Amino acid sequence: MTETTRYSGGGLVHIKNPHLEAMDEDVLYHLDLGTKTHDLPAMFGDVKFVCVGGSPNRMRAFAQFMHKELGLEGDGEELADICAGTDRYAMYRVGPHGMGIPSVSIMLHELIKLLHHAKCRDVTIIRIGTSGGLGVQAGSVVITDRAVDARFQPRFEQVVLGDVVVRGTDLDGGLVEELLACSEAVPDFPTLVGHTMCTYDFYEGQGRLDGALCSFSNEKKLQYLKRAHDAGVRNIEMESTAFAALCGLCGLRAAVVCVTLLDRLEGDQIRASHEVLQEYQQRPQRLVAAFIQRRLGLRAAAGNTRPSSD
Ligand SMILES: O=P(O)(O)O[C@H]1O[C@H](CO)[C@@H](O)[C@H]1O
Ligand SMILES: O=c1cc[nH]c(=O)[nH]1
Repeated sequence: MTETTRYSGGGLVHIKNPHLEAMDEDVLYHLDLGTKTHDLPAMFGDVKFVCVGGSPNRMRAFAQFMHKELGLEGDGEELADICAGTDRYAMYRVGPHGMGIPSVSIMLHELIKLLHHAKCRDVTIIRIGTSGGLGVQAGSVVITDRAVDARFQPRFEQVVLGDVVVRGTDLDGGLVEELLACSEAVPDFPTLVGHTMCTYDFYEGQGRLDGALCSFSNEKKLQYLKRAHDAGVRNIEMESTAFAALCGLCGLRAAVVCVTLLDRLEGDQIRASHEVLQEYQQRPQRLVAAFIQRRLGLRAAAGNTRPSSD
């Protein structure tokens, strides 16, 4: 049976683990935070938006960009890493999640418990990342309407106690529409809605011919990518199914917004210059900044500025 998304009453984060209640302390090991050592409601109780992405530098740049876009005091240079006691993740009220499902999954377990312990309500969580495009111009931003696995199914499979547990990967449809509406505020790049394929690997798992191992021909690769495109896939990355499943089951409204670094129907290697890639990486950040500003009533439909590069 597939477990699917359920938004809980009162907008609270919904923890589905009966063992947690019996624990007198919860140590969020990878975040270097805990319920006895930190006053989590005081530190995080007012959080409404959580943005996560792959690299610490990119997320620090995004935190500084948001600081400016929200008109907060100071220049944002002094923003401290809340998780400075560990080098696994970093957090500036936005944070990196590393690469791939195992990394994002560990981070989300602890982040979701953190939001629960902090008694946060009505939280929206957005993954802002990079991806390989499928039949779309490089630099396009894809808002995911459905996260699918490498067989194009909207499911996240995990082996739990030796059995395969299947979880649904529904994302919030209203959030997709809201984000798309915000794309008018950042008109200098294409933004589209499509399915996102999540794989366990960057190379063979995404049909690349340029890994250390390759077990298929160019023809087979293109047949697979074309089948994915026919199934509605417009980009490929490595976290979205786990992200959608965990957030959805815990009652968080979640979205995935990724820029495409290349068109995989045209090649495997990412050859754009450092400057071009830096600018591409800022595109999802600019769209999400426009969304948060609009949600907070800080902007109508005007364009925003650019985050500094990482
Ligand atoms: O740019 P980020 O968010 O890291 O996401 C993408 O980039 C990494 C691969 O280069 C994978 O984590 C993939 O999902
Ligand atoms: O092709 C790509 C580019 C970025 N991230 C991915 O997972 N795949």
